[in-house]
Amino acid sequence: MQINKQITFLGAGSMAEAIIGGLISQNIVSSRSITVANLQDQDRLAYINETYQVNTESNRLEAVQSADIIILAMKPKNLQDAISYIKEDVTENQLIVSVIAGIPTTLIEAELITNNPVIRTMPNTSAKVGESASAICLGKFATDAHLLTVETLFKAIGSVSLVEEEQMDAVTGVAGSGPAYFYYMVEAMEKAACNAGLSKEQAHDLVTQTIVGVGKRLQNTNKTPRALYQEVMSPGGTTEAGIQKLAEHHFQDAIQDAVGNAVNRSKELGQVLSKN
Ligand SMILES: NC(=O)C1=CN([C@@H]2O[C@H](COP(=O)(O)OP(=O)(O)OC[C@H]3O[C@@H](n4cnc5c(N)ncnc54)[C@H](O)[C@@H]3O)[C@@H](O)[C@H]2O)C=CC1
Ligand SMILES: O=C(O)[C@@H]1CCC=N1
Repeated sequence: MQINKQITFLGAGSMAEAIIGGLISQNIVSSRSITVANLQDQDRLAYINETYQVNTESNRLEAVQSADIIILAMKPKNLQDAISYIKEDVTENQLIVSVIAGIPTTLIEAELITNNPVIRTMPNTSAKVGESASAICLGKFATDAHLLTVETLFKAIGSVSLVEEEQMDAVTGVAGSGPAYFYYMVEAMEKAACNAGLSKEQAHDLVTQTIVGVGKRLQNTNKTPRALYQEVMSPGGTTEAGIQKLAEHHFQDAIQDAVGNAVNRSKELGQVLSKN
């Protein structure tokens, strides 16, 4: 299903690019219906225009006026300036979609002059290959029709879970930041593979296919993660030797701490801006 709406991205960074890449490759919107504006980096806009054939606009007000849907894709610290610059030109029928970590819908609603429908989302950069694990929640003026539109857009770039707004910080720490934890681990696996005698290319191919296989297996079984790693482990074998080291380094505690810290940071981001 194609979405026949004009979509403006305010912000042309990694997340905007990942979503644009996903939407275009899945053919859910035509490149002509997407406009991208940022704060000042013209080279970045030129790159986005060349790579995805979408419209780019150096005038943020023009970009906003032509939009049915405005996607806020700047950093949390830039949100208030971004809205204050455009708010006189925003009309009540425009749907505001935020991908910004930590920022509650109430804060966005309060910054606007009009009672716009606001939908808060948390995608991740796997959007670029249609595999984001996204979550969405609704602001107080958003209707089921708005939900349907945003669900359709985000389903084109992966899975979509509808969550309560109170759960968004947890989603952010787990799934928004999540790809980085896995990339971090892949980096370590590749280093270890090279140290053990494989070439960089061999290491990359083997580790990548291993993580793809793990993802697919998790999607296709009811077994718990524990049952799955026990399946790999023979008594006295290589996996047991490896897992023993992970346990010695408190690997699971480290992961739980990492996610907890990210969740707390998401909460803080919202609180800092709410106090301004
Ligand atoms: N990178 C990621 O993996 C994810 C990021 N997010 C959220 O997406 C948002 C953007 O993150 P990134 O793309 O990583 O950041 P980025 O730094 O790569 O891009 C930010 C963009 O916002 C633009 N910008 C700044 N102020 C602006 C303004 N007033 N008006 C219009 N554009 C403005 C900048 O010019 C830049 O193009 C953040 O709020 C982040 O929390 C959400 C999920 C995942
Ligand atoms: O690091 C960040 O703040 C953003 C939000 C989720 C992923 N990246």
